[in-house]
Amino acid sequence: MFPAALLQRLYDAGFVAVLTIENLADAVPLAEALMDGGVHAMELTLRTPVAVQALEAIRDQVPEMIAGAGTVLTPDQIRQVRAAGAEFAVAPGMNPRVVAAAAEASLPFAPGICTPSELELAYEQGCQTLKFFPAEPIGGLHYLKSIAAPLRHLGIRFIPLGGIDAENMEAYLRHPLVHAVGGSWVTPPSCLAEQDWKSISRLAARASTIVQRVRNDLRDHVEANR
Ligand SMILES: O=C[C@H](O)COP(=O)(O)O
Ligand SMILES: CC(=O)C(=O)O
Repeated sequence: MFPAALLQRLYDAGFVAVLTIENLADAVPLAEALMDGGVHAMELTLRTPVAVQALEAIRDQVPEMIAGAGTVLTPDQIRQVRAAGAEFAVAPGMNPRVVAAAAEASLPFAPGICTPSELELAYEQGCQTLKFFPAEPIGGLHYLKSIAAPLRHLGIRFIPLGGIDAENMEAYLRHPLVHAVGGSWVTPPSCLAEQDWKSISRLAARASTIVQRVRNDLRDHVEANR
């Protein structure tokens, strides 16, 4: 379960940067570069040997970052990222054993879903915040609206990832099913290889400008209809 305060912080953040860190020394400057650009939520994927240490370093030295773990595939990894200070975790797929381990560890967990059966299974397991992955290849917002329609009355919220970029994120963010979006386009491997933190800050600023525009429009719309 995601606590209301964390959900609000993720909604305000609007964009979750996906980080895959090969070199531990990159963790803190990368998180700082994202923060400088206005991106203050991340999913650090467990796809490299230094991932858990990188998560710990960011929690320790960039505490304003909302630090989640991604690619969490096993109950053991749930316990590891919990111990490293993750505030939430996500996975590409829906594994009931991982969901149970997250509940046991009191770690907010959003499994990945991309079919109606996975959606039902996640709902049955008590998950209300779901990663929609891989969003674009499977059919995008149009497809999400279709599979979510029968469960719309249940208040499930989605965080789409997979093929989301500066061109298409705005349409997702404007849809009421979508709580936030995420993507790796703000952390290109070429920039990490060159430790080009300025370019990463520029990409992050692009993402955060889009989020601010959408959130401001939605706020104006609510106020105009009061
Ligand atoms: O969860 C992370 C995904 O790999 C993000 O997908 P992306 O690389 O298409 O943004
Ligand atoms: C792809 C994805 O959803 C993850 O690595 O968590």
